Amino acid sequence: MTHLSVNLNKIGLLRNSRGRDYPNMVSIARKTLDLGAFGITIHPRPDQRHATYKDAHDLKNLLKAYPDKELNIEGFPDKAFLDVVLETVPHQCTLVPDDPNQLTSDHGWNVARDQDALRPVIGQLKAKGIRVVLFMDPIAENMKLAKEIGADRVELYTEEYASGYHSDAKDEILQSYQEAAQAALDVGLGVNAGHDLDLTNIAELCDGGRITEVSIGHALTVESLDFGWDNVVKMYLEKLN
Ligand SMILES: CC(=O)[C@@H](O)[C@H](O)COP(=O)(O)O
Ligand SMILES: NCC(=O)COP(=O)(O)O
Repeated sequence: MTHLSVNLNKIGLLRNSRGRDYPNMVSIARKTLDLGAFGITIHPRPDQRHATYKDAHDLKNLLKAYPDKELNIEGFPDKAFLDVVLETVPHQCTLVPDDPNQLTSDHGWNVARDQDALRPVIGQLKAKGIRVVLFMDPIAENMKLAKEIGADRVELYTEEYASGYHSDAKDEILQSYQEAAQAALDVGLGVNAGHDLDLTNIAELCDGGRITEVSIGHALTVESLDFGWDNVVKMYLEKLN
């Protein structure tokens, strides 16, 4: 079984578009957890275009009522981000190598180049009892160093999988993810996955039991326009259990 963590970035985007607290992030998160989702993910970016640092505090407070569920905060480890993570102490923090002005996340860490910067950050987070995840491209050779610099898990960046899902290269791409996941497991890392996953492509990626958690937001929100939020969350849970 693979855990579902629902990313609420797009709820934040909708809310912020009118400058009012509607939709309310905590209400959607509560409903999502009550539907059976394992966790909630947000990715507060420096411009707070969608998820905000306040959301992190509000969601941490909500999760206190759900001892078996988790909050995952994703983002680039600049000072503001680290301050909010160290203040809120989520169950999991996924470090993502995004520039402030990126439209969305589009690459994983270059751990060989970035290891000196990452080591102390990882140490700070783990000292607070936070599980640390590195957002990584599906490159098997990089997993050993990710473990050596202190990561607990990697999150495989799945855009290439999603964009190639209907192509002739699908099977080859899927195999590269399976190999990267196995390489991570072989060195003692847990494996998460995320980005552009949807109801169509999720099952094959998670087949085989290597992936502990997926975080899904954009497609889930769009699919909800057709099927309704409650139904879509249940549909993901059925595919993942
Ligand atoms: C790290 C990742 O791939 C996504 O979780 C990311 O949070 C998407 O960010 P946007 O919702 O800003 O596109
Ligand atoms: N880490 C992936 C995530 O949280 C959501 O990505 P997406 O489903 O919005 O592409």
